[in-house]
Amino acid sequence: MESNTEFVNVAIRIKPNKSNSESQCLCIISQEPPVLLLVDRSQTFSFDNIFSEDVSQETVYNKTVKPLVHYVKKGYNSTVFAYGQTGTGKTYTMGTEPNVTDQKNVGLILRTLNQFFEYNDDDESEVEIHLSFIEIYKEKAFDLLQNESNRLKIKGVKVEGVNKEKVFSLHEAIHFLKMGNKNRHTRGTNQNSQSSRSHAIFTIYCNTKHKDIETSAKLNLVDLAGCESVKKTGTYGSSFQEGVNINRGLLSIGQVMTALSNNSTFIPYRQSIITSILKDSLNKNNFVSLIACVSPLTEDTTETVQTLEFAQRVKRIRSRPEVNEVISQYKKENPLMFQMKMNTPFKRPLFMNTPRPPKQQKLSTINEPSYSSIITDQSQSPKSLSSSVASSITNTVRSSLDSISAPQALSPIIRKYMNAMESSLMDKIGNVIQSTLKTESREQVMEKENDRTPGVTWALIKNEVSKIVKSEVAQLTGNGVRATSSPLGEHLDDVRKVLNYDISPLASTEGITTEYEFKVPELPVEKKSTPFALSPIENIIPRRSMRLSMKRRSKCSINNNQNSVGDLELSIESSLTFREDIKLLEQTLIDNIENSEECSKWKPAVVPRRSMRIQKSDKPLQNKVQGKIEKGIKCVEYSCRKKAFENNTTEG
Ligand SMILES: Nc1ncnc2c1ncn2[C@@H]1O[C@H](COP(=O)(O)OP(=O)(O)OP(=O)(O)O)[C@@H](O)[C@H]1O
Repeated sequence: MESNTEFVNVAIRIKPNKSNSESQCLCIISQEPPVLLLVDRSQTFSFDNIFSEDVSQETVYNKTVKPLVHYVKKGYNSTVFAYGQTGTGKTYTMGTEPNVTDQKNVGLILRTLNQFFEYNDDDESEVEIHLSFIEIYKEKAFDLLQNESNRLKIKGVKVEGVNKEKVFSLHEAIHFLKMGNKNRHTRGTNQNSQSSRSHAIFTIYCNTKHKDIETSAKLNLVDLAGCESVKKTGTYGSSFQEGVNINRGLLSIGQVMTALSNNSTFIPYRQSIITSILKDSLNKNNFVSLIACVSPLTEDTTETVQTLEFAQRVKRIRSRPEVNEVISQYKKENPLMFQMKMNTPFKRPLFMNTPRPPKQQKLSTINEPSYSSIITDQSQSPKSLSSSVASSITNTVRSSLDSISAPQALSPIIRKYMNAMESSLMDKIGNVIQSTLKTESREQVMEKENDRTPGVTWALIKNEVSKIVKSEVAQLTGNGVRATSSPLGEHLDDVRKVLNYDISPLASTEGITTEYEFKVPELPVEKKSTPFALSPIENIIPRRSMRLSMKRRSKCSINNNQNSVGDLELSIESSLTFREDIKLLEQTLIDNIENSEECSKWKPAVVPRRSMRIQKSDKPLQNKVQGKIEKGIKCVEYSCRKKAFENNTTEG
């Protein structure tokens, strides 16, 4: 990490003075360094940034949150707060109001999401994003991503049952942001017709893999409810009670900040729900960015001074962020396993597919199925096999097939052929594993993931797998392919070479457990005039568009040119090692997408998630198909609207 990085960044944002009142309590007297003068007290304040009334949302974003995204991807937890008097622009700044209509006014959250999904050619890291959106209202926590019974339980300083949505595209992320925004508590007060009566915490969980380093970090974007004077806001009854709770939460945040800036040994996190929830983010191991929103009006001087003083306290915190690196912990916990993985001739498991902790544990604490236990199963008493071990065989085979396709000299046509082979092979292996696991129902396996399945032995599965592989190979290299009768004929020698390449380990590989899922989520459909006519909030981001999200080093997207109907092009933006893979993947995608009949048969896999099986059904797709194309060389996740490709095939 750069030594000059500011770990705590404090910015002041001055709300535009719409009342045209001449008398202002604030004046910026210098921007280099940024100094603010509180006029009637002749008192000056200095911060990292001071945004005058005319500063755009984009500038605020570039100077506050944008640098943090980089660190979050590197594994540093970060938190951005919007704090200030009610009606001074916190919700506007964060973008937690439901009806944003133009690009200029888009708030920080959406800009941040856009950056997470933005493709960067130089960045080879693989990123997995989950989102949660919590509201704290009257000292109770609610999950804004659940429409019903969304009250969350708090145990100590932990919130339980928070919905964490995995998102593959900006489009999906926007859907959840809008959903959460709609569910927030708002009410009109004298000072703000749409006053947020709650604190809202939008969290982006980011798991990143870059080379051997795996990190897991989160970025909290917090829109605090406004500090308010009951007299000014004119609240009473239940609204008054809201105000009391809001102020209580804010007071406790202030106390935590004071304790941190004073280097106290005791930090009073438990005083309110908001500080309890943010405990793991409000500490010195994180990046903190505060955007304190203030009103320039003389009548608001008291609140403005309070906000500036709060900002000063935060500025005094000397933090030293720490990276949440997984690999070091992983090595420590599993030295033997790590050694094995380094020595294995196969590729490491795909990070994107590694099992995630069920309850958002840090990656470092994942209880991954231990490789050593697999070895023990195999060498000492091959009497039983867990379902996850069974699926690991599938994955190992996949890894092996990956390594088969490693020679760069492979022509695209052979690659395609390899893909087809792998596809059928994986199907068969999937069936073998399923049938060997049949002693337990799928539900039971799902419920008891770690249970052993009696009667299924490593040797049994290995044997079955090797039989399939051998017969496939024989078919491919034998009579099945003729030089004259097949387009592959002229490449037959190459095919043979490739198939002989390193195929022997298939039958004796050690397990590498990864997770495969294939799902067709049924997102609520909004009626639209054209397949891509998105609502304003979605249009304002210059979309690379419906991103087919990235796995490993590849990324696909459907670029939709809004100006010409039906001009839907598929492209793959990729930093794949082998350029020809891109074409192949593109073709594979087009094949899958154009073949809508085929697509319509896919439905969510109902088998244990780790057992890699795509189930077919006659039910048509609702509106969206999402899944993975796992055909050998690379694995690409994609998600696209069925309507889009239907349109494409009919018009194009
Ligand atoms: N910098 C700005 N530029 C343009 N409009 C702004 C700006 N800041 C605030 N506003 C407008 O002022 C009004 C009040 O802002 P907002 O609702 O964001 O305040 P708030 O601090 O979140 O209030 P509360 O704490 O009551 O929820 C909104 O209509 C918003 O669009």
